[in-house]
Amino acid sequence: LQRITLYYWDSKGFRKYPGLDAFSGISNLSYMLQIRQAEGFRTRKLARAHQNHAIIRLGPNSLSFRDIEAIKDIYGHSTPCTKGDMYSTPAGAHRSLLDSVNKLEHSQKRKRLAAAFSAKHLEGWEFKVVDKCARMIAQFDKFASPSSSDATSPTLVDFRHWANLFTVEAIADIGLSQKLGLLESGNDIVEAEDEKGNIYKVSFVDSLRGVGRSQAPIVWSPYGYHFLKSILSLLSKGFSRQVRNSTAFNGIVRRLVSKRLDYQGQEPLDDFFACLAENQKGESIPLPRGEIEAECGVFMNAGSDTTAIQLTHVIYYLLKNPEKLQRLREELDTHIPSRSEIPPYASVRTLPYLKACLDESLRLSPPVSFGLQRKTPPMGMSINNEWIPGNTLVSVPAYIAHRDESVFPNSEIFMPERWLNDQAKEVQKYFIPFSAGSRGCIGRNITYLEQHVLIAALVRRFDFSFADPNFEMQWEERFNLWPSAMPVIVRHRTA
Ligand code: HEM
Repeated sequence: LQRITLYYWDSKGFRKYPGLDAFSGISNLSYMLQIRQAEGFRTRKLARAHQNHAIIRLGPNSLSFRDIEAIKDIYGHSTPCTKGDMYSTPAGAHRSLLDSVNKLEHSQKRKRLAAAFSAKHLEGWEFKVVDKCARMIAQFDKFASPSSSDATSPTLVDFRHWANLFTVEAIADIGLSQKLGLLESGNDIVEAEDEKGNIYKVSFVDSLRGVGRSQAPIVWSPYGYHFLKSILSLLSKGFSRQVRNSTAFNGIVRRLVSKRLDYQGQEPLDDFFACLAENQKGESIPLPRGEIEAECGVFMNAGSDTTAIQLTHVIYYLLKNPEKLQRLREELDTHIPSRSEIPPYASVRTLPYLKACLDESLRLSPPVSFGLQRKTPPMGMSINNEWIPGNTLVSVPAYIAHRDESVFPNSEIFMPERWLNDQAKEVQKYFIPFSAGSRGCIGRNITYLEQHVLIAALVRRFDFSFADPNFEMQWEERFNLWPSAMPVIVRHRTA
């Protein structure tokens, strides 16, 4: 009754905005339930609703914006907005770079970590990425052998699975100098450690997905979050399994940090962990163990899942568009002398069509598609010429911004060429797969390194085809947009 009264009281004047559904103005619950009602892809449903309305009410205090001019106001470098409640609600006692909401705390963390993500480190870490490419290619060579690929029942390779193994291995090495052996074993079983120091084994991907599956449905209710988590764990076996998986993810990170702290080798290790523990003068930075685990947790999560999604999408869109694949091959054949080579990053980072294919895939299916929540300052602010009162949750989903026909014509079509024309520079400010401003992705140099080198090496060497010629991607959206498994047949290129 109180909520209905507040709805009609309408102190912020939000009743004029249409809701995503009939109950959006009354309760956050209705947006939470959309996760079931929107065929697993809530932002796609929101995109349909935005076709007729520029601003949509997601909850009593939450607005989604369609117009791309709102990006600068909400996410730009000089925005007065802070991150919204969905970041602080599930966070533990120690904040990571990603979930720190306080601007001062964030800028101090970001300054400290910026060195780790600098170009200097990137060059030093390239060999770690090349090593993972070589090991993945060695496995794909086996799948492509005549006995595996030309038989009447060829070996089916789930590309998404291998993309996950690749990025987890790469980030564990870049982050904590750990070799997990996943690309050799072909599975994602890793060690985890509980709070008492007991070691057990779990699936990395299931654990990571447990974080998204247990948090994303309920995080929109800042006050009810912990209550809902407890009650759903009691009522739903599926939900309580996801909570256990998410606990296992913390266990994986704890184990990786323990092993890294135990390292007694002669050589100092060059990884993200070392940058976290020492400043540029080599003096050690005393951080609480909880904070180290929080930072490494984000690194292992944001640093692996998003890139695996993107690698899968790139191969998907290339296979769906054979003429684009052909054009990419021609570029790669000209610049990479041998099919067996893993190209140095310096030789592929400037290839325009390769970069255009990567960016076009990020545009069409951004791995983080939903509207990243920001909160307006207490005194309110103007967003795209609309006055929005203080402490309102606001967002522009990348999935929707990237479908703005005025800057991305024929937006549903995979068209890498759009990134090669004269307007490409101008539309960059509306291209937000990594978000924008001071809270934008700090790992974009690392992911572009991985994407360029792996996609160039794979496309140069192999022929992929869908196991089912009519294959269509399905998605499950939580925080990230997870593609379905993608079974392919791998052959060595003959042409
Ligand atoms: C295709 C790959 C990637 C995509 C699409 C992506 C996307 C994003 C987005 C949209 C954000 C903003 C999140 C928010 O505001 O809630 C973000 C932040 C972040 N990303 Fe990435 N990311 C990618 C790869 C990586 C990698 C490889 C790393 C680490 C190695 C990484 C580490 C981070 C961190 C630490 C933040 C928080 C930055 C801050 O708040 O200052 N990301 N990323």
